[in-house]
Amino acid sequence: MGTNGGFSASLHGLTTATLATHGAVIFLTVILARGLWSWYRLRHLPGPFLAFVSSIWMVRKALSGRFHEHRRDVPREYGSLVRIGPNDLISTDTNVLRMMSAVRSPYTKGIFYETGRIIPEENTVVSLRNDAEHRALRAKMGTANEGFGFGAGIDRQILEFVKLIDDKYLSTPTEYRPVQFFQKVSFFALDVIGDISFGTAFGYLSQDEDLYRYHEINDEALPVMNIMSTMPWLASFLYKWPFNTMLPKEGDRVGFGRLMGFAKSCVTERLEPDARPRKDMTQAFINSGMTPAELTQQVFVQIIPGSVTTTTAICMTLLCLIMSPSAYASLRREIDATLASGRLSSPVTDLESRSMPYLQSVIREGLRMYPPVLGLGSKQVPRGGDSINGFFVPEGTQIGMIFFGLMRSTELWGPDADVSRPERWLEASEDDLRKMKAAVDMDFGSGKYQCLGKPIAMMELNKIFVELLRRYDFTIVNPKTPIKAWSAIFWVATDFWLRVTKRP
Ligand code: HEM
Repeated sequence: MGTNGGFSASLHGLTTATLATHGAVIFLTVILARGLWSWYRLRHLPGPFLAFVSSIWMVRKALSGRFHEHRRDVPREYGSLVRIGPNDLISTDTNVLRMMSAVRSPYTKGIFYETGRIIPEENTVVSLRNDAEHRALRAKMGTANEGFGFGAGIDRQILEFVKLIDDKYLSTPTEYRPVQFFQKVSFFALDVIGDISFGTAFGYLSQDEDLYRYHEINDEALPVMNIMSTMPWLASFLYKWPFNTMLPKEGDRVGFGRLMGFAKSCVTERLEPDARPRKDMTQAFINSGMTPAELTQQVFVQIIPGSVTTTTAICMTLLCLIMSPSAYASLRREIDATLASGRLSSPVTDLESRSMPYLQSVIREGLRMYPPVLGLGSKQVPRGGDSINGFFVPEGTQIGMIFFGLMRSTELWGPDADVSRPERWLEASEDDLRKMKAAVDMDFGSGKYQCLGKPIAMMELNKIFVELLRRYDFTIVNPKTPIKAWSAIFWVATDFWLRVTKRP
């Protein structure tokens, strides 16, 4: 018995070992075959060697927090269409980027967009890759976003924002009250989204704290999403067990899930039969015929892209201004002159801002220097493949964008592309200005995928700098490192410390 038991145990051991060896060989063969196949499919395209057989090149660069700079640099070395992964290219050619997103283009959103679902069962306008369904949903949202008059909500939150600075963060010769401006601007941007979506701000500005640890959790989640974007096939696992247990849920006490709970209760209240119609985005979505499920998801999905982007645009533009005393002085002069001529309301109207040429140049230059979206936003090559810049690109290939590379292209902007200089917009010929405006507009995407919140974002930008510069002076606290910022689809930033004083 003992001998037999030992024999069967060793036979069992042998079988297990053999199976493990066979398993490992099969696994390695599959990996090798996949590597060879992916190398072969796109072998004719230029790019860094590692990118030809694995995602390692992209993962390493994404982990560095400077993925945007690496993607800016590779086209300088390899040309405007570069291979950066086994099935991934990037393009810095504006014609190609526009062509992929054009209204009638057969290209669709790439695989990574699938992670734009908030709950596994329900698609959002971000996650929908089926173009017909995307178009139908977008039509409801687009009409709603334009029609409900969000200016009042932005004005309310601007007043809350300056009240917070006045109450808590004004320095004087005897009192030093530095403020981490990125955080406060983010509070402002979130409360704007809350206000214009539900008629009620989330309360970040009034409570002046990271309610529900939203920012802390978001800053941890974005780098993970960034890594996922380098291996888009991971998206198909995100909504399956055990990964789905980590997704935010309405019942959560902290993070995005907590804001979802807030949004859900506002939406539910508004769908009650006796609910009083209001003048906000939720109402506009209801009026445009959205189903209750669509309604909740589309309101949720705007919270992150609608706040993190405008926060970056405001802070980075302000940083560029403070670092360039002549630009700062020119903008202040323009604001003061408009005020003196009696053409400046309080808060400034969108129309008044648009008639201030230096302000418009500052806003454009800020969007150029630091595009708020740094993700790949890859689109998928349609059936039959396509011919791009003289290369055949097979169907299913993912082609990403790099707005940062586009906005820092010396070909497009000249040798001082890396310098913030609002004057370039005033000096340009009419023809060049048209091209420059079209290029910076790419920050919002284009065509059938263009940002639905662009009018809201532009109105925030049109108002905020006037309201800040008419009231305050700003000094950088740490001139050597004025801000700590790294890229993870969007910018993640901390330590933008400013000393704010009241203007005489
Ligand atoms: C400066 C601020 C902003 C910038 C630079 C920006 C940029 C972008 C970009 C690049 C896209 C993706 C385009 C693509 O997939 O090709 C996008 C999509 C989107 N954005 Fe924005 N965005 C900003 C502000 C906002 C705001 C304030 C909201 C909402 C209140 C918003 C809502 C959306 C939505 C819903 C989409 C998805 C559109 C679709 O897939 O059809 N964004 N945005």
